[in-house]
Amino acid sequence: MSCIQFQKNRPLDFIGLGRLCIDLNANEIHRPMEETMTFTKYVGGSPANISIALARLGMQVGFIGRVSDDAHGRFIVQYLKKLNINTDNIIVDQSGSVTGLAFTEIKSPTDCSILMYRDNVADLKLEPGDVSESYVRQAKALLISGTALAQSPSREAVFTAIEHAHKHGVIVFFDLDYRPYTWTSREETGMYYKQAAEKSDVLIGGREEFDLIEALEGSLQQDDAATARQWFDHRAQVVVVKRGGDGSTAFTSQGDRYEGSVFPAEVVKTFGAGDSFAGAFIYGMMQGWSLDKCQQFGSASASIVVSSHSCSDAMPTLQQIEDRIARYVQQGI
Ligand SMILES: Nc1ncnc2c1ncn2[C@@H]1O[C@H](COP(=O)(O)OP(=O)(O)O)[C@@H](O)[C@H]1O
Ligand SMILES: O=C(O)C[C@@H](O)[C@H](O)C(=O)COP(=O)(O)O
Repeated sequence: MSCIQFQKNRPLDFIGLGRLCIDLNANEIHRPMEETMTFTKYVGGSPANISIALARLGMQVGFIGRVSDDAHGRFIVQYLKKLNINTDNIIVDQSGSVTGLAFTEIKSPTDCSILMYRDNVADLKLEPGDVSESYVRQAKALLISGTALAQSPSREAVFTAIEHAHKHGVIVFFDLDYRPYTWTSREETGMYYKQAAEKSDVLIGGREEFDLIEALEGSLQQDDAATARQWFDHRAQVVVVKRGGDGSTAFTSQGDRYEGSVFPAEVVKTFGAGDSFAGAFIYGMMQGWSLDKCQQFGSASASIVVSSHSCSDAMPTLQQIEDRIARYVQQGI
């Protein structure tokens, strides 16, 4: 059984908070951005992708965020509504902000990069007063995404949401989600990551993301178990360290350690792995599964998404993930 107990009988299973953006994924793959002429538009932004993953898996999902007052903002809200995601706490920003755009370059299955346009973005305009306590208390779990900590007032809005979550027994997931272009320095990132990590029940991040905090304290441990223990001294009950194509390790505050392997994939692009993994992993935890089963479910979901052109649109259903696992178990592929 999962070591985390979620509240029962809440109308929402899960609330994502933060970035609602647009991904423009290159249609002409295996070439640099300079030579890419056309793109396909998808809803994007890591917490949006994770929320969409959970909605596809049949969870009742809501979102707290700000969108731009234009066609892009409306496109995002319409897309979420079609997936039955509750948009009651999504605010239309009136300050003239814009939607963040992520242009993706797919040079090869291993060489992908993202060119972000994020000046004056609506998502970072989220204010503490936007975060409705009565909305947060309707959920079993809340996802904080690290990028929302990059600037005020979004930063303060995150801590307000965490406070409401603690008050009402809502489990806080923190996906470190480090995007350098949104921050002024690594030190600033480490400082705010530390504060959020200390207040979170489940931490999900890559080795280099945890390093940001440890570097700040002058104690680069480079040791996943030591990293996890550091957070168990605070509030965390589960810490997951992701390692791309090398899988992941999940730790519990009771001392358990699980190694997660990777499903073979015909990789189109590498981005989307982390969000699909997180969405399916969180789903598993909310079903009360053991962490190794959650990791397997997350990895299967990631193998589907890295084999697809998009992130959000490609988030798989329960049946697709179960079929993917069955194929691997039966045929080894
Ligand atoms: N090339 C790949 N093929 C198959 N699965 C992958 C691949 N890369 C990542 N994954 C899966 O996705 C998970 C998260 O990937 P990772 O790259 O660490 O996240 P992020 O995208 O946030 O950096 C991994 O633990 C693994 O299960
Ligand atoms: O998060 C963003 O703003 C961009 C995402 O929509 C993009 O698809 C991506 O980078 C996915 O992140 P990952 O799952 O951590 O690779």
